Amino acid sequence: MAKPVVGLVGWRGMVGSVLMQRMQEEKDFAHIEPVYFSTSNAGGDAPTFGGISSGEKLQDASNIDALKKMDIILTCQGGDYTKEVYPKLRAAGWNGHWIDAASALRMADDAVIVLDPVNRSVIDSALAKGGKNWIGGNCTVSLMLMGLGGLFEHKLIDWVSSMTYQAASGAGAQNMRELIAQMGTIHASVADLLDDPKSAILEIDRKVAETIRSDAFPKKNFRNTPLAGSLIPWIDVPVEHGQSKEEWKGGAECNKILGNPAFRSAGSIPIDGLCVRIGAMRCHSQALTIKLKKDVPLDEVNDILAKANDWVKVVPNDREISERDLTPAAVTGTLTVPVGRLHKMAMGDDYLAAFTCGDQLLWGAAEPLRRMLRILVEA
Ligand SMILES: NC(=O)C1=CN([C@@H]2O[C@H](COP(=O)(O)OP(=O)(O)OC[C@H]3O[C@@H](n4cnc5c(N)ncnc54)[C@H](OP(=O)(O)O)[C@@H]3O)[C@@H](O)[C@H]2O)C=CC1
Ligand SMILES: N[C@@H](CC(=O)OP(=O)(O)O)C(=O)O
Repeated sequence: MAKPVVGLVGWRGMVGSVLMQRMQEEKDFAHIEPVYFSTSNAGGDAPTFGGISSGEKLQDASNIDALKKMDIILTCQGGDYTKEVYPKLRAAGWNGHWIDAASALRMADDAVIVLDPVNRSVIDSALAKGGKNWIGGNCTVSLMLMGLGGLFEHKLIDWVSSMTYQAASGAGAQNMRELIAQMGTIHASVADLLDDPKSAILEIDRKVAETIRSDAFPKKNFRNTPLAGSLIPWIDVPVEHGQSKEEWKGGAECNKILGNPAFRSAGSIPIDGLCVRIGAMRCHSQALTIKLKKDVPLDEVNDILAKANDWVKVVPNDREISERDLTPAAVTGTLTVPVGRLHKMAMGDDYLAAFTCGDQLLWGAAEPLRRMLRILVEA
């Protein structure tokens, strides 16, 4: 059988680069004929990933005739690209599969938000009905579902409140760079005092605060708000009900992924909380309050969580193990999604506390897309 021709758009961006890395690791290129597109360098040399050269120059990512030749298009180029190109492509009669990292099409009726370890049945049912649009979920949402998947699968959750600690990478590559620049600027402002063990800590603190608040502090990518040595209690634009859009996605996307009725309608699961940017590089963490439908014993909770997929790892509620395994520093660059701090809360035995952490460029972005491509290739 001929290999499907797969148009890759956005392959050199941050999400795209992680995707290419994972596709090489999993030998996905052996199953496809890749064609590389560019919005900025059509005619330039195409890359060689997985030892496989497309033998062609980079194609123009806005050329509908070139895109129409693809069986599958996988894009990590961003929402503006999707909004510009996708409607024209469908209007031109293209009937291929569209796999997308951007949020633009997520809530469309004919799109599935893909996270196959959690919603393979939703994907299979859409495939059987001729579905063609497969969109990666919001990173925070996908990571929460990878961690808590078992409890959702067993229909044990009444509602969830998620308080997030989101990494700089979620805001983009420039923001990661700016976070490091901020850290360096802070250090430089007190380096001489730090070198002197007798210097006064309150003097160091005063200088750090002055540096963070100064106009010269590098913060333009974070809307002029310092992140290092601080945090930002707002992610994305305001929407209704006092929520930010990132917070709204928690409820709206989770319910859609699970195949539930729409968020805030009867039969959906209320999921809400506050989304906060912190100075981690690429791991999003979440502190969760989970209202269970009944008092499920903790050992049963652990068992259900651990069995849900191959990547979740239940971390015992122990100080040393949590400090070692349940942090962005431990998880970054890996597909493991630890979930820990599990204990019943003072509010009652049907209230469960949990903390989870995951790499927002892997399960939060690239991995569900890579796996969807593989599902299509193997269908
Ligand atoms: N960042 C994140 O955490 C997540 C992002 N997403 C979605 O993925 C999409 C892409 O995000 P992201 O990967 O962060 O975007 P990037 O800005 O890293 O890359 C997007 C595109 O920018 C162009 N580009 C311009 N300059 C450069 C450069 N110096 N290095 C690399 N690429 C460059 C490339 O297009 P070209 O080669 O055509 O010039 C590239 O494909 C967005 O829709 C986002 O919503 C989804 C989940 C998480
Ligand atoms: N908004 C997320 C990153 C992201 O790209 O989300 P989405 O794929 O829903 O646009 C964050 O800031 O951490």
